[in-house]
Amino acid sequence: MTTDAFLAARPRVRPDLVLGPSLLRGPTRIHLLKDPRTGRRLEVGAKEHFIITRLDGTRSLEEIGQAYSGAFGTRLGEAQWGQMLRLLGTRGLLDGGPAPVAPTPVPTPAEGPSGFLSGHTRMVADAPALMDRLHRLTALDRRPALLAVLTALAVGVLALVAVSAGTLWRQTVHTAEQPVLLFAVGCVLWCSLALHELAHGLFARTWGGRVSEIGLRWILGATYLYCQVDDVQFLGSRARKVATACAGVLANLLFLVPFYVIWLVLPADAQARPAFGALLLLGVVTGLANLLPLAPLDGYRALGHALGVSGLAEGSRTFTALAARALLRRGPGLRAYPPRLRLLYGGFALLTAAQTAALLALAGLVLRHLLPDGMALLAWWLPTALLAAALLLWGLGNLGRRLRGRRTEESAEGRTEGRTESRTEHPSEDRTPGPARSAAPTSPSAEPGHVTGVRAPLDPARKGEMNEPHAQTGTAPGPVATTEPVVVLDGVIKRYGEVTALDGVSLTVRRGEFFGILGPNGAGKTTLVEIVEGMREADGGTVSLLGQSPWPRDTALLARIGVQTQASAFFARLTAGEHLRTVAALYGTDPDAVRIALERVGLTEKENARVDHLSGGQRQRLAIATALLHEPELIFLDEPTAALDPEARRELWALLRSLRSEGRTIVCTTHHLDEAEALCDRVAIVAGGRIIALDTPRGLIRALAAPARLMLPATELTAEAALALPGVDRATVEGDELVLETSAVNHVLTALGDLVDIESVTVRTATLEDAYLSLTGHGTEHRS
Ligand SMILES: Nc1ncnc2c1ncn2[C@@H]1O[C@H](COP(=O)(O)OP(=O)(O)OP(=O)(O)O)[C@@H](O)[C@H]1O
Repeated sequence: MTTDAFLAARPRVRPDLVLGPSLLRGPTRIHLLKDPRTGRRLEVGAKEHFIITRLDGTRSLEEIGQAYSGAFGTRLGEAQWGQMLRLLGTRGLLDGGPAPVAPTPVPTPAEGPSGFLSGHTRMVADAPALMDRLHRLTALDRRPALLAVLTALAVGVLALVAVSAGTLWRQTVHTAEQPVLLFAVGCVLWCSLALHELAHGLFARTWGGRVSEIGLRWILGATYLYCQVDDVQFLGSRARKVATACAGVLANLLFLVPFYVIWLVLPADAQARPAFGALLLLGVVTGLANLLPLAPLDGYRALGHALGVSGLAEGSRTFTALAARALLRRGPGLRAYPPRLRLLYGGFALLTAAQTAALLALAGLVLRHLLPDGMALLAWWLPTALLAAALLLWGLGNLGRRLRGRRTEESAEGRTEGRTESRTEHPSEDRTPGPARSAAPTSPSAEPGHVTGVRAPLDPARKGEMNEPHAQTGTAPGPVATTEPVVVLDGVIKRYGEVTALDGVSLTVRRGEFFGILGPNGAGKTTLVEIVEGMREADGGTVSLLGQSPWPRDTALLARIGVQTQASAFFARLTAGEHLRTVAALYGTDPDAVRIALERVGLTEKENARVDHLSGGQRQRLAIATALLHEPELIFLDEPTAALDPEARRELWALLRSLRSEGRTIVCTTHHLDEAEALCDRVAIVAGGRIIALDTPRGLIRALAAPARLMLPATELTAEAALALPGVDRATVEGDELVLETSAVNHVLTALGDLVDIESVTVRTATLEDAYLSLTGHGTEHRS
């Protein structure tokens, strides 16, 4: 197809795709998208959103491209269009394309395995059906009057309780002196939690949301019911989302209505009256407390929906940490945050601090009234001490994770040594049994086979919220305009004692890119990649991997990346199929993934061959199949063609190109410059811990501005005669060859055609290797 015909095409995305709202996450704006056929939810950046919303079958690619360049100042070339359409096509999002494949069902996201201390259990076999029935019964969307009456009743209870607050407080104090009675009140209030959760689900269902699970959670002896709602962000207006977040409190207040009536009709001296009074006061207080804008309460969710922000608390934490580092003159500062966002995230941090202080003071006040006078000091300090203990536990938990991470780092160092050896020996020694770096542990929140159209999938998380990864840092324009940043490094520093391995490295890798990292031995490539993979902690700067910080290690994040290492990580005495099935079991991946991975790398016939009987090229393919098993969004390749013969290298290149054309993002370190030139969209050249050049291979070669070299037998022409030709800059005799240097190859070739046998002329233009050698100072001249 010609370029004109291609650009005249008018493809369209499937009309049934549901476009969700645009949300702020950290300093970045994201757009949500849902595929109703698979239930997959996607997250796209502003540029993808711009294109997807215009791919409606009425506009040509040319027209959309023009609008795009007007909006973003970047032209979309045929290659970028091809990539974008392939991405959409392979995810089944284009109209008339192949049917989308539903993701492999995975366990409830964001839930760890259940144990004695913490866990969860499903309590309703078919939660969506139950919610459908409730929805039909209540039909809140068709009965606004019913909603108004319920709201009025709830407000009425609130007002009446406020009016009788003094009496209710005295009755609560009286009840608190009788632990059994207080426990009974607590039990009744606990039951109202079920209504609270069902109300969230019912409101969401009313506006098209889906309740996927109803169950019971427990943590350290405390139990509570939950109702997991998916798709809250797709409920339409912000008002609906806010109403869904507040519905639980509405149910809490309505639950109190009959108890208020009983309390009202009971004689003043009835023995049970104080207990009902306590129930009313505590019910209202706990209900209203839930509306505080403090994570993870309902009020916090409502505020996030009202402001159109995803992960407000997380964004605020990141912002505060960045601000603190900026004060110490460390880190990238707050460049990415315009004043409005500084106000938002800074304001929320202050609000959280103020609320925490106020709640501590209030708790102290209440305890002061409840405890005897001799315990006044304890009353004031107990809440603060409890909070400090909770924070300490949290901190210790984090420390534990860090220490575990460090242990992983140490074992990574061990593997690094093994890897260095395997570069010089044979890359397939069975040194370490186990999948090592390429085997991220199974995570229930991982979504194997759930690679999204253009960006990470969203995990339906607790209580109807979607996964809210950390904020991403800014985007820089690159050659692949249709992609979003998946790896962002900003001023990353890493020292090993006196050695500064990375000295302020900043770069961005975008989705769908084949990104090469080149550099001489000891340049810092391995350190750089391991920091991005979350195997090492940077000493300075920020790192974002798929929108999140890779350190401390996060198993859910690990499941989204694939790492191909040198082949030292194989179960060598197993067959290729057994090895892959073992790794697939570790990931919790569908066993079918093994067949697919073998097919993809062309090793189907070697499924039953022992790993240690495979050739070098086959083992490299197996390493790639291992990295692909769980359908990662981002693949790290470490010298994928090391120690392969030229034919095996070319075969592997074809495989890598096919991975690239599937829209996968690939980060590849290599010492083979021809490989980088043939495969990479962009390459970063690292030397002395710094990025000394970052561009497309062509761009680097162009920047070198090296002349082309034409070589012909010296017997054909003299150097003087050659120099007289138009366009020849230099002519030298090297051995039995005459070498001409020129920037006008075609002119010189035409002129030469009249003088010599043109078949005897060899042309050599500059290569990436020339640019590399020139940049790294290992060669200042254009070599032949
Ligand atoms: N664990 C470590 N302890 C001390 N120094 C280290 C460690 N790992 C790397 N270094 C040093 O940091 C620098 C960068 O090393 P790194 O392995 O990242 O470079 P590289 O570009 O990957 O090298 P190669 O191409 O040889 O693998 C080197 O000077 C190296 O000696």
